[in-house]
Amino acid sequence: MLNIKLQYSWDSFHADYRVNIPSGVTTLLGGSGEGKSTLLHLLGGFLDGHGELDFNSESLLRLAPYERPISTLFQSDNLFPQLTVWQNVAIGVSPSLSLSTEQKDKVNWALEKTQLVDKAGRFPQALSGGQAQRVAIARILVRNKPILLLDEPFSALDPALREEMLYLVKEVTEELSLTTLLVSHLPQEVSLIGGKVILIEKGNIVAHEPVSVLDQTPAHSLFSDYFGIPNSSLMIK
Ligand SMILES: Nc1ncnc2c1ncn2[C@@H]1O[C@H](COP(=O)(O)OP(=O)(O)OP(=O)(O)O)[C@@H](O)[C@H]1O
Repeated sequence: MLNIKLQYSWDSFHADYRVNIPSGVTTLLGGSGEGKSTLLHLLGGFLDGHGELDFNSESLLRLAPYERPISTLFQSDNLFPQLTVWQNVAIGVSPSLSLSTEQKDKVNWALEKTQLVDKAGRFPQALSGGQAQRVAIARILVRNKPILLLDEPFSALDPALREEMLYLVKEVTEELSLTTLLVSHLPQEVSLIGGKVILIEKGNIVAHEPVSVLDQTPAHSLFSDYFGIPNSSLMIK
């Protein structure tokens, strides 16, 4: 369980996030500028918040980003162009790229999981957008951290690839019992990935519900206001 009671201020933006997040996927919804990325940056330790942040009863607040049990995949994540796919994943285990046999097995396992075995020797410039994102996910898998933060990492991909990536995130979250937080804007994506959904407004968590809430009729008023689809079911069947 990830227990969050975090306050943060930035000019006129005052956030106060309070929520307990179980393992599984939780999607963060909210309009532009409402504070989704700020929450992920606070969790990752890239911004300094006040309050409490515990994961399975261990406080994370005073840990540096690299000490936290967290992997992140943000919009701007890039691969190292001078390293092969295999090396781009291996660097997640050891920055010096000197790996034990066990660590090499782990890299190979992650490449299998992300269906990149045949691309292991390629350089990033020879990959499609979807393949490059799979490399970034493989690197996250070898890091072996129990919390995964994804800030719209697939927004540049076409709908079919985005769906493929979401299935992969769902699958690895279930298999490895991760606590995954994903920022998204699309109700279809939320329903596809399942789990729970959080609505953020003005730096506050105003709703925290199972994804099925989007399918209820009449629609949940806060979510229907957010999606701009009043008095109807939010799911696109
Ligand atoms: N570098 C910055 N300096 C000052 N204020 C900032 C900065 N970055 C973000 N903010 C403010 O913090 C608030 C929350 O921003 P945040 O990026 O968390 O929103 P978001 O919900 O992720 O939005 P989006 O969906 O557009 O990415 C906004 O009011 C924004 O203007």
